[in-house]
Amino acid sequence: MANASLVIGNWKMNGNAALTRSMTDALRSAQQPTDSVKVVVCPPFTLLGELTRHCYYDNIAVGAQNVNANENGAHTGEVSIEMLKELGVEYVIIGHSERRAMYGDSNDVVAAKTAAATAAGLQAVLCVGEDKQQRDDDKTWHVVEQQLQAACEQLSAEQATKLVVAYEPIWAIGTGETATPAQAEQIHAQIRAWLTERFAAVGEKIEILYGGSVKADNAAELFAQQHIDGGLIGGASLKEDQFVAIVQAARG
Ligand SMILES: O=C[C@H](O)COP(=O)(O)O
Repeated sequence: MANASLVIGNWKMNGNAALTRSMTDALRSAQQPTDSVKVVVCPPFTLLGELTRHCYYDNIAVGAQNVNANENGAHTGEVSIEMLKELGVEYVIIGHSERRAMYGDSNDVVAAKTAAATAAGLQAVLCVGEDKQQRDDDKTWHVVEQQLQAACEQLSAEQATKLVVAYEPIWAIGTGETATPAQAEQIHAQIRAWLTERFAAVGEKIEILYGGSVKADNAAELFAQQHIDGGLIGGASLKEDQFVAIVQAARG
């Protein structure tokens, strides 16, 4: 039985205005009156305004895929927290492995973004996870713990109430190779213990999502794990039927 409470779609650099409409229509028609699952859609920056207009009256939240930690100023090409909030954005993905690998989001940068976003009241979806070599070398927990440590070092317990953690093994992202439910659950349990140790009662309640080739046909098994509170979905969040089916799997 699934106990998932949060499903986030990360469109990455995909999608268009038509998809904001068809996706919100599909999610709306599948919504239930007392829904226990929160759904968040994270399109590219250019579609945030369009998407918030479509889901204004729904229980669908809008998230961004990145943010700059600075308030304003000479940061060509960047977007600030207040700019996102003005659009009605509630969530922001921080430290996705693609940004860590390709756009200089080091542990320090991720820490600054996480601190600024949570202080400003945005829900920060902090991504952590190991690559294939690190897993083969048995360094998975070492890598994840270092990422958690760096990102959470400056956070107060109050800021931690705005934190979501997404465990995304890099070798499972976009590859079709999902971590087995047991592999994912093992790391999620370790993350839960770490968060509880760091933030006590607040840490216990932080939602921990799994990401990496989650599809309609494997979501239920993953979401049934005790410490998997939902998913961060890439490719399957671009297809209305797949994404709706994943949300339904989260409901159990
Ligand atoms: O943010 C989402 C993750 O990178 C997972 O992507 P994926 O579902 O296409 O493997």
